[in-house]
Amino acid sequence: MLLNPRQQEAVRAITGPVLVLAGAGSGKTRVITEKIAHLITRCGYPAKHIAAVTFTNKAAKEMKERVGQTLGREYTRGLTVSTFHTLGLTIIKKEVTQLNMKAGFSLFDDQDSLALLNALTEPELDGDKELLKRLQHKIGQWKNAMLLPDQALAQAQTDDDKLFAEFYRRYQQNMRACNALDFDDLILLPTLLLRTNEAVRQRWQQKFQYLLVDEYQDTNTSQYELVRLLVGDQANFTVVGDDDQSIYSWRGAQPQNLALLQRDFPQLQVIKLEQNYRSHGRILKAANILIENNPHVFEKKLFSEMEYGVPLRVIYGRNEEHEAERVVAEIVRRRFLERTPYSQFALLYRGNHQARIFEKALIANRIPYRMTGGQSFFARAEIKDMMAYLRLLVNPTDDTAFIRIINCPKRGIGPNTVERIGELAHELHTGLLEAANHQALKTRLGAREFQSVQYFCQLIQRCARRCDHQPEAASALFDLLKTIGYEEWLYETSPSVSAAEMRWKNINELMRWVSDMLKGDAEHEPLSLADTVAKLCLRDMMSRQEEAEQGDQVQLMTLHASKGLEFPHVFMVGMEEGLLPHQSSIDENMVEEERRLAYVGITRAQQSLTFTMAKERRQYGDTLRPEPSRFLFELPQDDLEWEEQTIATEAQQEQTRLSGIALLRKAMED
Ligand SMILES: Nc1ncnc2c1ncn2[C@@H]1O[C@H](COP(=O)(O)OP(=O)(O)OP(=O)(O)O)[C@@H](O)[C@H]1O
Ligand SMILES: [Mg+2]
Repeated sequence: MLLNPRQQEAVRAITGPVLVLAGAGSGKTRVITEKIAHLITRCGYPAKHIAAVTFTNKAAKEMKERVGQTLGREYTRGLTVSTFHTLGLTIIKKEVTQLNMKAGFSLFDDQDSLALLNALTEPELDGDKELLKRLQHKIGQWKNAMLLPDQALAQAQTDDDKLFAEFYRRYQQNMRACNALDFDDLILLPTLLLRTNEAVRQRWQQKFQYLLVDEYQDTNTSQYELVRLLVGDQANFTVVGDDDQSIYSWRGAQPQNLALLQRDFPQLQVIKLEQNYRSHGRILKAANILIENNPHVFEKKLFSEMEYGVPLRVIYGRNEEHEAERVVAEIVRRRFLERTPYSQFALLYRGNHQARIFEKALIANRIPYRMTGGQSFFARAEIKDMMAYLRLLVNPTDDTAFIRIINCPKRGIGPNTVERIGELAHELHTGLLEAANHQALKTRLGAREFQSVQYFCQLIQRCARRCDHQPEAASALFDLLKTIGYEEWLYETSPSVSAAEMRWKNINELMRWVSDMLKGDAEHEPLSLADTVAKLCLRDMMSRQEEAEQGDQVQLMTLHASKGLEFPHVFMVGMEEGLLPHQSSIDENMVEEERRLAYVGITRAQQSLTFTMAKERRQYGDTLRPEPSRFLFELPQDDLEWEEQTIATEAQQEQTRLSGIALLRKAMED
């Protein structure tokens, strides 16, 4: 595959800042991978001085593989291809002392930080979930905008804002005390450090002499700042993006960052790509016409030399179950009549909660599928338990982890005991584990409780000591698992034997990862337990989306997660007012972002695109009769085939119901 002249121009522009601004499927990501290869082979950049930043772990992995295939692995050794957050973590780990942190810090996920906020806002918020979520979101916004608690307080207008800023201050203080970081800290901390510390800044500018960023439209203020600080005055970097695909403003992404670039780097070279290599003509046309309904800062054109293709379709189900059945029936039909592999189909939806019903229909028909996102491995209770043990082992001040496992498996330590420990910790200004281990506790607890607590502390300390000695770490962990009787406990507390087996299998999978990372292999250095845990926590936060091998499986994911990917056949399901656009966006007048989301979905499709909806949908016990999404009416109607909504068609639909399809499949298989 040859690059077109514009793409070549973008690849060859290696001095100064370059922005590639272009619509979906125009080969922006392609430019990034080709450019990395070009920098290494033609321009003499050692791979270790190049960093490429992408949006998901999956994209990072694919990018590294692609470059590796083009050049051979020996050339890409040391190349940094990662997400913004992983890059942040890398910097933090190297600069722990500069940041006044202790090694072995914990990474808090959303649940951990919510639990901490809950504790810190008693009695004011009184455990109000809604308010706590709002507070958490607000703190995230402040961090993404690089505002520290004092600045947040200074800017606060209303009393509510002031109260939230005060909670933010308490939260940061406590995170510090626990030696813990949250997701947003992974960007905020390195950015602040680079900004204030010249030596550190120079070190990292020296390390990353060329920087590339994919999906640039979704960077927020602190990420942009990180880019600016890393590239320095040399400003040798390439960013690629599409303002029409900006779908993360709720996380502080600023499409204006595209315009800011021009202001901050007057010498910026802007290259536009206009040929789409992904989608059939009709799909591209539909996408272009839809997005014209949004205001535009940048003019972009896109053409395709691919065939015009089949019309886009809109199909209905009587209700949500029927919608799912129809989608599955369609997939089975095409699998067996046209021999289309399952892996060529993708089901895209607005929210993860929509997936369950499709999963059910797929399982009922024994169709293999793969879900990206959704309930992640790391969200499972047993994995959270085990991770809490690991976290406490490497970071004795991780109080959230302590609280999770002090009585798990049950060892007769109740909330009262924990409260006593908490009081002592408060008096002594220590973490909970240290307080639990303090002799002063003896007079405050009953003899039995005191003994249980002592036993727990000794268990953790003994294991932590053994883990310090690298070669012994893995077996120390296995011993710990045995001593606490976790497996037996799973069998006692799970609703069924098969559930317990499943949970125990998950624990074993986690333990296998841990011991593999501790050991290292030909490509990866052995890691310390602290580094292993940090890595796992980060993977946790980014969700374990992408680990398993790709098989012949139908792909299920949210529209957000589909960014950057492409599939021959796409179903956009739940195309209804209230779902897409989402009700909250309709209420808040944020429909433009939803339209961009629809644009992202449509432009994933290469050959066929089907929209589906339910005529009736149950929601919180009510039955709704949703309207078709407004976006369907904005598409070019000549290219859209609406299924007739007559009784006769419903009868026809019945014929293609799954029973018939199952017979058909059987006939084909025989
Ligand atoms: N010059 C080219 N010739 C042929 N195919 C190309 C060319 N450039 C890119 N492609 C192919 O077009 C498809 C889209 O490319 P790519 O994913 O890089 O687009 P993109 O602009 O990053 O899209 P998105 O905005 O959705 O992230 C890929 O299958 C890619 O291999
Ligand atoms: Mg891309």
